[in-house]
Amino acid sequence: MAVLNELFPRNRTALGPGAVHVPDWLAPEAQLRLLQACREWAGPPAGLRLVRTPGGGVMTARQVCLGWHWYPYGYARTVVDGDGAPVKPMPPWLAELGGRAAEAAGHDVDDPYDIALVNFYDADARMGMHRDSDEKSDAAVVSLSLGDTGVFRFGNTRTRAKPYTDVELRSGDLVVFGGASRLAYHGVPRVLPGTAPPELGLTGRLNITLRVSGFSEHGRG
Ligand SMILES: O=C(O)CCC(=O)C(=O)O
Ligand SMILES: [Fe+2]
Repeated sequence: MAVLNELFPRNRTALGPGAVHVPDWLAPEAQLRLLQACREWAGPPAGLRLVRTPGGGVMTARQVCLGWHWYPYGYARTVVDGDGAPVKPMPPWLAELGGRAAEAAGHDVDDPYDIALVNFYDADARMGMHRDSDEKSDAAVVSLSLGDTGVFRFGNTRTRAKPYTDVELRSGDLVVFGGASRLAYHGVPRVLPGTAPPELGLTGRLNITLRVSGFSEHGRG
């Protein structure tokens, strides 16, 4: 729908080598199903939590993980920085969605997507420039957005500073970054409140990143 109303159509755009933004990749029904699943994952045990960084800060986006639990800065099988419960499993349908998204963006998929990080942003939440560097695999990271539009800043592999590109990620948009951009700095400087599709029924923004751990079944080695 959004596409028809757009003065300038939103095209698939390269954000860097191996990095692409694909607008409207998830159909509205698929967005609703993913949102419903996120609501279930958000509940305890091992539900949505505040993330504290070693420096004493608190991330403004709240997070829940599937498959492997991410904490600053590593992965565990239990919520080591929260209620201690086992991390919820990565559902096969979500692993499969990750593989399809990576392929749609032109990346080969060798190993199953076995991690999901679900970030919830309220109107004031942001995410500073960082690299997704705690995985052992160099498989492309898949990012899906739901609800309010977020400004996504995609930079370079050397520094948090410029050059970077800002792109608006709307509900249903896909970003995939792999290859030479796998370790590029990126962040979310702001969320645009009230921009979610009304039919979704979500106040705020959800971002789901799907990743390949490269860890063995029993440990991170
Ligand atoms: O919210 C986003 O679009 C990005 C999230 C992100 O960079 C992360 O979870 O590592
Ligand atoms: Fe990230």
